[in-house]
Amino acid sequence: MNQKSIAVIGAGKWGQALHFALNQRQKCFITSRTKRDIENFVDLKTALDCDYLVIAIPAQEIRSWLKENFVFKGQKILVASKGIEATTGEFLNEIYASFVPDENIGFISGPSFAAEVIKGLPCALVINTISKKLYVEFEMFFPDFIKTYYSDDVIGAEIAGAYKNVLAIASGICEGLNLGKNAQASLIARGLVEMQRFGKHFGADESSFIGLSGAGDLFLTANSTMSRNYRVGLGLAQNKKLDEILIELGEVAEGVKTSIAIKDLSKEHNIYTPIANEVYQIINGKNPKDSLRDLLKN
Ligand SMILES: NC(=O)C1=CN([C@@H]2O[C@H](COP(=O)(O)OP(=O)(O)OC[C@H]3O[C@@H](n4cnc5c(N)ncnc54)[C@H](O)[C@@H]3O)[C@@H](O)[C@H]2O)C=CC1
Ligand SMILES: O=C(CO)COP(=O)(O)O
Repeated sequence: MNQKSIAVIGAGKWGQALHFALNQRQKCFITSRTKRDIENFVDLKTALDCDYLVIAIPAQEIRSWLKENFVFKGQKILVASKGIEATTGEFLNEIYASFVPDENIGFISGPSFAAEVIKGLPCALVINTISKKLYVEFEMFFPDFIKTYYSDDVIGAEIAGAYKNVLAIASGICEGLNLGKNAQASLIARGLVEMQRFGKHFGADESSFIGLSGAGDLFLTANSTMSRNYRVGLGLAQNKKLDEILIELGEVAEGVKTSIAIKDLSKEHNIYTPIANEVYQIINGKNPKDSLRDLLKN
């Protein structure tokens, strides 16, 4: 039993599910901006004093959250967010690098709807970190119903986790337009190739894209209305306004902002990312039927 203290920061859907899981083996604290009626809820200062932190706040908020709140005191960090910063195109590990040494940080990835984790249903996840020691330390906190794997491919896991959200939007659009299962499977398969190509450009290990972090999470998210990103796609196919969709959703759909980052990065680095580019354009008003025509043509 690990006697070190651990806290989850961010009490959204994923933060609460991870807190439930990590609280099985030993006491796990949780904190958020507003006080919540959750077991072991503490204020931010108490959470930041813990030895291990699991940070589950939306990707676009991380830089400002770190600047405003974080003081490094040797804590070991597990990042649970999946996204790329839209304003800069920086990956989360690049943002965290200014605040935490690389050997103190890991990224959790893989197929994991919070709604299932919080019920204790089984799943398999990857802890991605350059430090095998850090993996072993975090692994000990996870309950029996979560199988953890080790990978040192931080950038691969990060890109896969972020990119699949954009592809889930595309898949939701496909479903919403009633294009059929053939089209959807083709889109998801080509999406997997696309995100692997993108990842390879930034030094990711190609094999990460066919494992839990890539195909695993993509197949989950791009095939289920449990995914917020998928539901954004369904709404876009019905010609709903993005603002309206996001208000109705009431939770984060990282693929929306991540599509901006991918569009900018692929342009800057000359990477072929046709599906993500069409998602970006649909979000910005292009008719999804025109996008379909352009995807089939090019
Ligand atoms: N929900 C899921 O099944 C999974 C979510 N994730 C990822 O986890 C991250 C969080 O997602 P969810 O918890 O599901 O979203 P959510 O929308 O349910 O909750 C987000 C939480 O972040 C907090 N937050 C927002 N801005 C903040 C700020 N500036 N400072 C502090 N806290 C802030 C909100 O108060 C809220 O509690 C996302 O990157 C998501 O992609 C990853 C795996 C599974
Ligand atoms: O990342 C997730 C599951 O692994 C959750 O996906 P959504 O954010 O689309 O719901």
